[in-house]
Parts: sequence; structure tokens; C-alpha cells
Amino acid sequence: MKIAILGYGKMGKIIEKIAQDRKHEIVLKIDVTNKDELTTENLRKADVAIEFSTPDTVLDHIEACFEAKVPIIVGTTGWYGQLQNVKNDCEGTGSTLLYGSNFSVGVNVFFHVNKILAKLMNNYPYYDVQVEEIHHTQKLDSPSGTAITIAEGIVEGLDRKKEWVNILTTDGNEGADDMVKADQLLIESLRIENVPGTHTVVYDSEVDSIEFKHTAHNRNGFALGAVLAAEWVQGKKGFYSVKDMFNFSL
Ligand SMILES: NC(=O)C1=CN([C@@H]2O[C@H](COP(=O)(O)OP(=O)(O)OC[C@H]3O[C@@H](n4cnc5c(N)ncnc54)[C@H](OP(=O)(O)O)[C@@H]3O)[C@@H](O)[C@H]2O)C=CC1
Ligand SMILES: O=C(O)C1=N[C@H](C(=O)O)C[C@H](O)C1
Repeated sequence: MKIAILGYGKMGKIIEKIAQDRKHEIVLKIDVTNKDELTTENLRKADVAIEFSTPDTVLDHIEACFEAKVPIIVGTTGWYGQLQNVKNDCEGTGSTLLYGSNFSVGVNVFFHVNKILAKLMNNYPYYDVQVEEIHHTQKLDSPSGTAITIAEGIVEGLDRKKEWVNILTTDGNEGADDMVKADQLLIESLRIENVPGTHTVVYDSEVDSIEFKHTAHNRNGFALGAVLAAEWVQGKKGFYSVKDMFNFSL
């Protein structure tokens, strides 16, 4: 496959390496320094674009791919308020897009089990629940896209939580729980140097705690998942999420 990499930062560089190991060719790499090269003509040299840039640039990149009729895999987070508009645009223009807040196999297993656990915990009302996410200090968005997907899974399955709320802190979160209503699900966001991504769901009662945790040791799992998504989307039309690719049956 011929691949365009839109956003050539921490993720873009690992994606390049993994894609080449899998015998794909990188035909375009875009970052701030050469953003003028993101033209329809250049995009059409690719079979697929893989987008890991910023919340401020992702929508322009999506639009450029729709215009060029090149399928796009979107890993960038922090734009999900526009999801429905992008879906309408994708379907209206006969384009192809697959997005995911997290492309790693481990996190997608986590997403699936998190939903099952949330439903199960309806039977145990004496547990409260919260989500914690920790990322490196360069991260632009909070909460993380992954934490949003986790929180949506809990709100969907656990009747006593109606919506999520977020508190971002860099120096501990004393008293944060007191600011949250009983039917709100707290997502605590922490920013610590060099952490690739750690997500924990904690069910806490008077007598014990249940902790369900995913720790990324590096970014390779995210990058491999994005390349697998680029392979999976070949020959498909429409709007997909990474969930369609994994399609867990349990
Ligand atoms: N879905 C998933 O599995 C994962 C998602 N992510 C998400 O991916 C995104 C990128 O993460 P990461 O690689 O760590 O971030 P980086 O900051 O390392 O990389 C961002 C890249 O975007 C480029 N960029 C910024 N502005 C523009 C512009 N106007 N035009 C073109 N390129 C631009 C930057 O260019 P320059 O270097 O020149 O500044 C840089 O190359 C984030 O939203 C993050 O949350 C991250 C990991 C996994
Ligand atoms: O910005 C990051 O680094 C990451 N972003 C994604 C998110 O917002 O969930 C995925 C991963 O956790 C790393």
C-alpha cells in the first residue's frame, strides 16, 4: 500500500517504521514545516492516509482526504464534538474514514470488558466508580480520547451514572470527588513526564476496591493498530470506528 502520513510527530514516526516493516511505502509526510504540500494531487498518490496531528488540524486533514477521495484513518483525539458532522460529510460525499481513540489491541480488549463490567456492577450499588487517565505533559487534550470511550462505556452500561465530568490536575486531586454529583462519572486527568498512556477504572466501596487498568509501555501498539486499520479499510466505503475492525464477539 502507498501511505500518506498526516502529522509526523511521535506517532507519525513510529507509524512510518511499522508500515515500512510491513512492506508499505510512505509517499507523503506532512508536519508544520511542509503543510503546503497537503494538496489533492499529492494525496492522490496514496491508497490511504493515516492522521495523527492535533485537535486544531485534524478536521482540515479529513476534509482534504474527502476531497481527494483517499480513505483516512484518524488517530488524533480532541475533536469528537464534531463526530456527527464528519460522519454526515463522509457519507454524503461517498468517502471513507475510520477513527479510534485508541488503536492498540490491549485497549480495545479493555473497552469491551469495561462495558461488560459496568453492566455487572448494576447489581452492586454500594460501589462508586471513577476513571483515571495519565499522559505525558505535551498532551493537548483532556480528558484523553481513550478515557472518553471508557467513560461512555460505563455511562451506557451502569444505570446510576448519567454523564461524565473531567478534572485535569498536575499536582494531585485532593477533594476532587466532592465536586462531582452521585450520578456523574469523574474522569481524573493527570499529566506526568513521559507517560505514553495509563487508564484505570476503579470501583470503590467501604470494604474494598476493584481496579481495572491498562498501561501502555510505549507507543508501538497504537501505531501497529493504525497500520492494521489502514490495511483493513482497503476496498471499503463509509464511516467506521476501530470497534468495527476488532468486532469482538463475546
Ligand atoms: N488513537 C490512538 O491510538 C492514539 C492517538 N494519539 C493522538 O494522536 C495525536 C498526535 O499524537 P502525537 O504524535 O503524540 O503528537 P505530536 O505532537 O508528537 O505530533 C503531532 C504532529 O502534528 C503536526 N502538526 C501540527 N500542526 C500541523 C499542521 N498545521 N499541519 C500539519 N501537521 C501539523 C506536528 O508537526 P511539527 O512536528 O512540525 O510540530 C507533529 O508532527 C494526538 O491527538 C494524540 O492524542 C496518540 C497516540 C495514540
Ligand atoms: O496523546 C497521546 O499520547 C495519546 N492519546 C490517545 C488518547 O487521547 O486517548 C491515545 C493514547 O492514550 C495516547
